[in-house]
Amino acid sequence: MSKLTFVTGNANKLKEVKEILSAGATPIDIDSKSLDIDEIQGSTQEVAIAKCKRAAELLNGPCITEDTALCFEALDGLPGPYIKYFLEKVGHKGLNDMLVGFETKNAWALCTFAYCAGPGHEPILFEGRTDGSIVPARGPAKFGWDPAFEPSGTGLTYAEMPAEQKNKLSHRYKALEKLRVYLQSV
Ligand SMILES: O=c1[nH]c(=O)c2ncn([C@@H]3O[C@H](COP(=O)(O)OP(=O)(O)OP(=O)(O)O)[C@@H](O)[C@H]3O)c2[nH]1
Ligand SMILES: [Mg+2]
Repeated sequence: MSKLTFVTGNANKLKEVKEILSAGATPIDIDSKSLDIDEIQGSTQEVAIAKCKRAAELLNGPCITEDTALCFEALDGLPGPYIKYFLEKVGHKGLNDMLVGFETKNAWALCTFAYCAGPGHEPILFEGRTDGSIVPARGPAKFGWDPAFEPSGTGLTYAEMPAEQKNKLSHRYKALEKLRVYLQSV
C-alpha cells in the first residue's frame, strides 16, 4: 500500500500518531497535510465522516482524519466533539468549573479515526475510548486538555505521563490499533 496521508492541522496529534504507528511489529509510514476543513455539528461519527469525505475530495485521493472528543458523564457526553472551542474559551479551570455542583467528574476521551479510499467513497470509522476523570490541571500544558484528564487507575494526568505511557493507553492508541488492523487487511 502507498503512503497514506493524515489530514490534520494539529502538530501534537501528528506527533503522537507517528509515534504510535512507528512502534510495534509492523510500522506504518504516513504523510501529513494540513487543510482547512470546516467541522460540522453533530454526533462524533457525523463530524468524523464529513471531515474525512471533504479531505478526500480536496486531496483527490485516500486519506485518514482524526477527531477527538472529551465527554463529561455529568453532561451526557458534552462537550464531546466541541471540546476544542470549550477549551479555547474557558481553559482547564473552566472545564473543572463546569462540573461544580455535579457529583461525578467522570469523563472519557474518544478518538475517531476515519479512513476514506478517495472521493465518492464512504469513510470507515475506528473508535478508541479511554475512561477517566476531569481534575485540576497537573503537568506541563503542552497539548490541549492533557493536564486536566486523569485516566482511571493511573493516578497521573495525560500531561504527567511519559509519552510512551500515554501512547499505550490513550484514546488515540486504541483507535489507531483498530485502524492498523484494517490497513493490514486491505
Ligand atoms: O490534551 C489533549 N490530549 C489529546 O490527546 C488530544 N487530542 C486532541 N486534543 C484536543 O481536543 C480538540 C479536538 O479537536 P479536533 O479533533 O477537531 O482537533 P484539531 O482541530 O486540533 O485538529 P484537526 O481537526 O485538524 O485534526 C483540540 O482542541 C485538540 O487540541 C487533545 N488534547
Ligand atoms: Mg479540528
